[in-house]
Amino acid sequence: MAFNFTQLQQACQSEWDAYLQHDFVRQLGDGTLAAGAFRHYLKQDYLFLIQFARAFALAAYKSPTLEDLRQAKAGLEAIVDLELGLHIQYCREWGISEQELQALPEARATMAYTRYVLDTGNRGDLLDLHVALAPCLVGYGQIAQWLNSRSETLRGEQNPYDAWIAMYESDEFQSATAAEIDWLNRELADVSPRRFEQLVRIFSDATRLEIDFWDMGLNQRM
Ligand SMILES: Cc1ncc(C[n+]2csc(CCO)c2C)c(N)n1
Repeated sequence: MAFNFTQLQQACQSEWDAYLQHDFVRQLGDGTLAAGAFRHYLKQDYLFLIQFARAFALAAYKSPTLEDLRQAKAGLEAIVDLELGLHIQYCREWGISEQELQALPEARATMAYTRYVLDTGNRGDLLDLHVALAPCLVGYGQIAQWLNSRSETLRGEQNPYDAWIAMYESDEFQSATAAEIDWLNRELADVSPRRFEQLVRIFSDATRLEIDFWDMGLNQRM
């Protein structure tokens, strides 16, 4: 029996919907999110991205083929050479300096999520690691699509969070999401039902940790 990403998502549908349709996301879409909550999220996301870069380095270490190694290297490079720089610039526009980012303590939700991903990759193989990364890589693409499908979502200058939505709806980001789904579909096609159940657990755990990350932002918790 061949499995695919849609089945993984459907096996965790209630967690997946709670992640995509979280109050943080709704409020970001209709422009009512408190600026303090967004700033808290942006600051912790800087720390998240640094740990995420380490997860791509781990993916390189866990790569069995040259193609996988190239993909992991490209992911690591994208975060370190491009996305972290863009994130620092975006934080500056929200009044958060690079010095402030460098001195930040890590919120528990950031630690829990990122270390869960790293531990899952360490104890498992490249597929376990990709499944732990999938809520992050695939979820944000779907969140942008979901926001655009809602009549409540405000686009343009009236919404202070418009640039955030624009980043994740971009063709570049949407095609990275599609490439990740393709990779997962190729790998999931060969797994046994028992292995699939293990992967469902990882996907569910990582999705619940994404929900906690939104909660952390919304409630400005450390
Ligand atoms: C908590 C949290 N979850 C997911 C993302 C989205 N994201 C982070 S890195 C990356 C891949 C880019 O190479 C993506 C899509 C985020 N920013 N913060």
